[in-house]
Amino acid sequence: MTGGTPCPVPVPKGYRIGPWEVREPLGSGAFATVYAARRTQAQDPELPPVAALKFLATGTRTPRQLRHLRDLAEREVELLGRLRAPRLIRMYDTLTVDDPGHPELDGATVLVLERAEGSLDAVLEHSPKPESGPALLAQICEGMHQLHHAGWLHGDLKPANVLLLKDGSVRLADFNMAAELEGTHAYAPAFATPDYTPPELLWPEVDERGTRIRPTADIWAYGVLAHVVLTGTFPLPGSSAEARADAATRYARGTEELRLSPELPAAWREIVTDCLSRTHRDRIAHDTSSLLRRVEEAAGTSRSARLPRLRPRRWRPALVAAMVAATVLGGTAVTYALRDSPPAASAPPTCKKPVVYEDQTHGRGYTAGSSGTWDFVIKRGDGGSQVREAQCLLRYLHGITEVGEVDGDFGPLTHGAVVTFQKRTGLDADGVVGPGTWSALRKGGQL
Ligand SMILES: Nc1ncnc2c1ncn2[C@@H]1O[C@H](COP(=O)(O)OP(=O)(O)OP(=O)(O)O)[C@@H](O)[C@H]1O
Repeated sequence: MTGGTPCPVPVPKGYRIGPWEVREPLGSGAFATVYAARRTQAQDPELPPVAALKFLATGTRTPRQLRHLRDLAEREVELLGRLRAPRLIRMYDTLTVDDPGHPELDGATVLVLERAEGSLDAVLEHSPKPESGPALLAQICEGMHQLHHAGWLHGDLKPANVLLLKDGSVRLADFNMAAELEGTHAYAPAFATPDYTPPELLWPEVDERGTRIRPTADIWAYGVLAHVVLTGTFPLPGSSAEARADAATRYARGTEELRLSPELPAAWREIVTDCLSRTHRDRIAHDTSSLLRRVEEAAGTSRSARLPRLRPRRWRPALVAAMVAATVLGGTAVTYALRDSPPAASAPPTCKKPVVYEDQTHGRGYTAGSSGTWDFVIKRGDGGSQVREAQCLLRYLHGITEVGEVDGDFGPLTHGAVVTFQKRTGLDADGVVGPGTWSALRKGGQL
């Protein structure tokens, strides 16, 4: 997203496409305009009542520009069509406008996306060093890990492409520059945002397949983003993006040192320094699995993360006997409820003390405070807060100590513990935690 960009795709309010009616614009980037939309037909329970419609520009352009736009759109559609992960914005559908009466829209591709409330960019505009910065950074790192783990690169990680849902949780978005890894590298279009581009890609060699990029490009961008979020400043000196790009080049050549802001908290200094290592080779040691562990430790999110609330929370009518605390966990706003509401239990849940909560779709269940998912599939090799949630529930709610340490890594011990749990509860013992296993883990026959 480019702030202040004129709207590339004007769509009138009330315009209908598929089951959707277009409402107000939510934002524009260089290639698309995103509108709020509400569902007009009740019959499809798979679709949410509100969504964000991203209209990708067509318009009057040269064939070369159109080819480029098509490539950008295809990248986003391909990635979102194939990947579903908790920290990536969800795509419900893609539509094509078939409306010769509106030639400016006819043929446009429309992505039906999970609706967010705003971007990190907007948060930083109002509050350059948000209190929730560390918790947000942990979720951004988790999103990057989920992408890399699935074999993709984001290619344009920056605050404008980090969206926040109503509950304040993070979703990575805007996958126009995303690329699937082919071995150690991928090809991305020759576009990026200079302030977040690693020095080796500032003047890249571009061939007919695009720019060769590696996962370490996202790691660099993450280092810049962390510095920006935690200190309100860029890590390299300069009053313009051009000056900072020059400084990055001098730094890469070894003629300038990295001088991180003294405001950068000690716990983050080493992380940011590693992400901003001079060369791709120096950065390669810091993959997202190790980074995620360090970031979560620095952010203290192994317990519970407080994220910014973008809108006042609206309480639903009392579904349970007592509401004692509200917080945001792993991407889902949950209402904690204890049947007897003892005052001592009004704190958020901990791994060792899961509490009962109410999920709008699934009803009541236990949470250990790391993630509110009921349907995300995790398996051996995965990492992050969903894994930690499953480990906590296995160990402390179901007493399966063979799971070992609650470390957020889905290794052989976690796999074994899941299989034990699945056998015990009569589920398919495949070691994969999907919707059925989550439901059994959360309900555990103990509610
Ligand atoms: N799912 C969503 N929910 C709410 N708002 C959104 C959503 N997706 C995008 N937006 C808003 O629309 C803006 C433009 O979207 P996006 O960045 O995806 O467009 P783009 O043209 O691909 O951007 P860029 O110029 O960075 O390539 C975002 O910055 C954000 O403010």
